[in-house]
Amino acid sequence: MSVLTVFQAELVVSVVELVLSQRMATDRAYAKFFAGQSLSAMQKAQVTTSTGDILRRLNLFCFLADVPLEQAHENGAKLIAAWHLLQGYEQPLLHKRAVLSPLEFNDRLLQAKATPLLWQGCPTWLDELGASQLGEQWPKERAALAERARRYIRVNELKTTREDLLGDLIKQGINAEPVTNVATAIQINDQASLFSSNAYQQGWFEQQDAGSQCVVQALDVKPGMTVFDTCAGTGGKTLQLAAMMRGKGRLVAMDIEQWKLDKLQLRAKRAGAFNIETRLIESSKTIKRRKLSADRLLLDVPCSGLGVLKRKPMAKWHDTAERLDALTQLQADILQRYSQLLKVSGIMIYATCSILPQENGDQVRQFLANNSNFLLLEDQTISPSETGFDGFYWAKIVRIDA
Ligand SMILES: C[S@@+](CC[C@H](N)C(=O)[O-])C[C@H]1O[C@@H](n2cnc3c(N)ncnc32)[C@H](O)[C@@H]1O
Repeated sequence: MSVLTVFQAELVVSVVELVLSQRMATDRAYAKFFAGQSLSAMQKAQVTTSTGDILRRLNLFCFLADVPLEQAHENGAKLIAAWHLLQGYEQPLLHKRAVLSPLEFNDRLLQAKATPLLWQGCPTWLDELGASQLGEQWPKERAALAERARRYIRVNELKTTREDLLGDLIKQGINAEPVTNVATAIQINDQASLFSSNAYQQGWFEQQDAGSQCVVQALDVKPGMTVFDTCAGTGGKTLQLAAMMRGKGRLVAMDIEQWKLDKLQLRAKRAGAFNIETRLIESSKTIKRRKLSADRLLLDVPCSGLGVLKRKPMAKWHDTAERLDALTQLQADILQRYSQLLKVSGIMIYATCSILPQENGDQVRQFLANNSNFLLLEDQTISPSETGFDGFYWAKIVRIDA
């Protein structure tokens, strides 16, 4: 990546400080600071990439810049100076007080490289949690989660084929290639702007990690089925389900937040997915009224997000191990209550974007122990270190009796 201009460096400082001080979502912070600026897509991508680098390994950049972690929110200028030195670039001329001594930096760099938790941007609480749950596998996952996230899109098979979309992207000079073993996924190998492309405006693709695409594929939905997606959010996976159903059958997208369902509807329109109905979950009655009605059910439950830290690193710096207990209770409750939607012989996927057994296999084992009318068909953890994708877990479960 090339050196940032002073203006770009200032933008990185503004985003980092706002995200850290007000816990604003990074996407919202980018939208706020990019509004009204005449930056090219490439220049914006440079800002988001360097901001992401800093937030993913915040403890490393604080150490390199000699800033206490708890004061990072008011020291963005020193953090971006450290980022420049780490890339081998001159520091940007922001404030005199933010200039780092290259000698001290190099000394700190040597120490950081010898300290995995710094080099891989991992807070102690997370390291202890990962080690206790994943044992020998954890150091590999910890290293993988410190990498920059790769760019993946999903072809919208309601509108085009992967081959045709690839041809179109390559014709526009975008470096794109198909992902082996994930039939709908394309990897984008440069920072080209995708969202201003004709292909995006036409609804030919959605941005979606390849691992997330594998989760939905596992549900094996068919045209004509009745399918429920009860934790649909803004519809990343719902839209893929709609494409797998070829627009035929009933697809009910539910969530407890109306604004997410509103956004889902807009996305569905662009994607040409016309068999989706949205339903806000207002009380337990919303589920009870529809029991024994689903051929297929996706439970993409709220989770720690520890599988997607490359893309959403703030969980490392805002969360604690204690929050996990409340989350696992919510997951168990959703699994128990919402599974009642399934018909006999119906199949559900329980999924998380976490790689921790506590949220994954342990939950499923407990559910099956309490519900002898359900059977596990198959489960899989999608490992960031083995795939390069984000980390996910899915369990495919069939209802064998009412
Ligand atoms: C992992 S996210 C879903 C992501 C979404 N499926 C996608 O692929 O873009 C979990 C969702 O569950 C929703 N949620 C939280 N508590 C819930 C509950 N009790 N019932 C249903 N949905 C819930 C959240 O609002 C959030 O949108």
